[in-house]
Amino acid sequence: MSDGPALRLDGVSKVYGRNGSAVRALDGVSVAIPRGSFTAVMGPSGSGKSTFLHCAAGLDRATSGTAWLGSTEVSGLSERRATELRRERVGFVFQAFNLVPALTVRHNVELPLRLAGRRIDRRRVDEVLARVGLLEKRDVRPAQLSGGQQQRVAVARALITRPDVIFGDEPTGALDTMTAKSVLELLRGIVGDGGQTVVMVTHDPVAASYADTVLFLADGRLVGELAEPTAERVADRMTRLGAWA
Ligand SMILES: Nc1ncnc2c1ncn2[C@@H]1O[C@H](COP(=O)(O)OP(=O)(O)OP(=O)(O)O)[C@@H](O)[C@H]1O
Repeated sequence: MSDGPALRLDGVSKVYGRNGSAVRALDGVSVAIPRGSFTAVMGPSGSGKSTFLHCAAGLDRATSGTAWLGSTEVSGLSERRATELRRERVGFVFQAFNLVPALTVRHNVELPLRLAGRRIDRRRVDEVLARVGLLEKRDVRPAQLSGGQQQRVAVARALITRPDVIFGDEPTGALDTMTAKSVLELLRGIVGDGGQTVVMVTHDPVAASYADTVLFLADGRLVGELAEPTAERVADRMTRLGAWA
C-alpha cells in the first residue's frame, strides 16, 4: 500500500443532463483525504454531497477531473474494473441498511466475499461480527434486529473485504439519537484501531462531530473545512451556508 492519501479528487466536476437541462452537481472539487481518517461531508440539500461520494467511490463517473482511490484512478476505469474496485477496495453503508431480508446476519456479512468469488473464512466473519457486537445474532434474520443492530450488520458487511475506504451515505439518518451514537462510535473505532478511512455524508452536526474533519459543500463547490469539529461549530457553519434558512 502506498503512503499517499486514501482518496484524492483533482478538479472533479459532474454534470447531469445536457444543454438547457444540465445540472452541475460538482464544480471543480479538489481535496485529499488522509489514510486512517474520519471525514464528514456536509452541505445544504442539493449541494452535491451524494455526487461527491459516488464519484469518489467509483459508483459514478466524473464529467471532468480525476478521482483517485489510493494510487488507482477511479475516474478512468472501465465499468468492469470499477465494479471490481467497488467489490474489493471500498465498503458502503447506506441510510436504508440494504440488507438481504432472506439471509441470516452471517450470510449478509459474507455476501461481498461471495460476490467477489473469494473464500469464506468463518473465523474472519465471526471476528467482524464480534467487532460490531453482534456475534450472538449471527444466525437470525435482519427483521429480528433493531435498526441500530441492522446498521451494525451493514458496517460488518462493509468491513469484511478489508476495504481501503468505507463510504457512508447518511448512515445514521434512519436511527434515533442513542442508536446513532453507537453506530458513530463504531465508525470512529474502525478508524482508530483498524487504520481504515471513513468518509460519511450527513445532515446531522452531531454525527459530523465524530469526524476528524468536516468538508462543506455548497452549489457543488468545496467551500470550507473544519478540523476537530464540535456539533455547535458545524451547526454554525451550516447556518451560514443557508442550509436551514
Ligand atoms: N441522476 C441525476 N440526474 C440529474 N440531476 C441529478 C442527478 N443526481 C443528482 N442530481 C442533481 O445534482 C445536484 C446535487 O445532487 P446531490 O444528490 O449530490 O446533492 P446532495 O447534497 O446529496 O442532496 P441531499 O442532501 O438533498 O441528498 C442536485 O441539484 C440534484 O438535483
